[in-house]
Amino acid sequence: MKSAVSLPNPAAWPHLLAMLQLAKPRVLALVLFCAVSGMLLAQPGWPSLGRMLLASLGIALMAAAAAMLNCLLERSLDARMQRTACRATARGEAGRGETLRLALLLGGGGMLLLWGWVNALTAWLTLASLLAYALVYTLLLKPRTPQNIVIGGISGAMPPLLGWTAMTGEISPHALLLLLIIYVWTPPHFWALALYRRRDYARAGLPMLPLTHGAAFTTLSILLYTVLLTAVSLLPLAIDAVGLLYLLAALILDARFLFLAVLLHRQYADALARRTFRWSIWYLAGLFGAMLLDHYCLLPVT
Ligand code: HEM
Ligand SMILES: CC(C)=CCC/C(C)=C/CC/C(C)=C/COP(=O)(O)OP(=O)(O)O
Repeated sequence: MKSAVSLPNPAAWPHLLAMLQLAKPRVLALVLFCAVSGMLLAQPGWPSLGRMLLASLGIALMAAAAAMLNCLLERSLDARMQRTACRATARGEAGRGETLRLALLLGGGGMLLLWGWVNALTAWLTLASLLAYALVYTLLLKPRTPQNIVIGGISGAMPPLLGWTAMTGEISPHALLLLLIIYVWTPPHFWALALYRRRDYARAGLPMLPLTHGAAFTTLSILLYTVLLTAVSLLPLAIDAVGLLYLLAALILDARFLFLAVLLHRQYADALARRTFRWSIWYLAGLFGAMLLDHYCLLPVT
């Protein structure tokens, strides 16, 4: 007897997996963690679990759609870069129509979820982030200016604000501070990678800072943004939003980031740039993790 529920043909699984990779799942995981942090920090105590799940799913679907559109629009550039040449869009395994349909399905589903079950403000802000990343950054900024990520970074910095508005329906200064932290974090995060991947970017003809202004200027820019990030990461203390636990974590995380940025500027090496990039990811996860711990067991700084 034939089963009522048929599983997808196992032969199609590798293709399905390749399509899911276009959503950049590891970036998505951190984006989602920052969005959920925004949800948890938005009020004292625990928010409604159902609302959190719906909001997380909506934001994740739209962020996945944005990443797929980015892969679709950049397929020929991706094909020229070692790091991205294996993407299904770059290899020609994922057709244009198929990728576009999947992105529209995920993005549309996410928008519907946020609009119908969360709130209109979050739906519009998430749509704005999607368009800012998939169209403004990818098509206009990335191929034109080495400041592409400084301007385009605003879309990547949105997740905690989206989480916050999903729970409260309004934009607060505290949520904007979370956005500011990610915004200032983005240049050292990306330029560290752009340094050790500069040959890739040269092959693709993209005007990334290490190519247009050289390694010394880029490492100096990383250092200056890391100093700024240190100051911005301590601002939540100034508004009494966090306590001792966060202060300790931020000091340790900032100290290592600064240490790596100084080393990188003094004596450039690809391996060190890679370590700085890796640390940027631990840094952001650690900072938001500490904010959460602090939120649920606040130790005041006296
Ligand atoms: C405009 C802003 C951003 C740019 C240009 C950027 C660029 C990149 C690039 C090119 C990579 C690929 C590294 C690789 O393939 O090894 C990467 C990795 C990563 N990014 Fe970003 N990023 C941005 C914002 C963000 C944001 C906002 C988050 C999270 C909140 C994030 C989290 C990550 C993570 C977790 C990885 C590691 C992925 C892996 O291990 O495969 N990035 N980023
Ligand atoms: C809807 C919503 C919340 C959107 C979030 C947008 C977001 C997380 C943007 C981050 C930007 C990002 C991962 C850029 C990767 O750079 P790239 O695209 O230049 O990297 P690549 O060379 O690997 O394609």
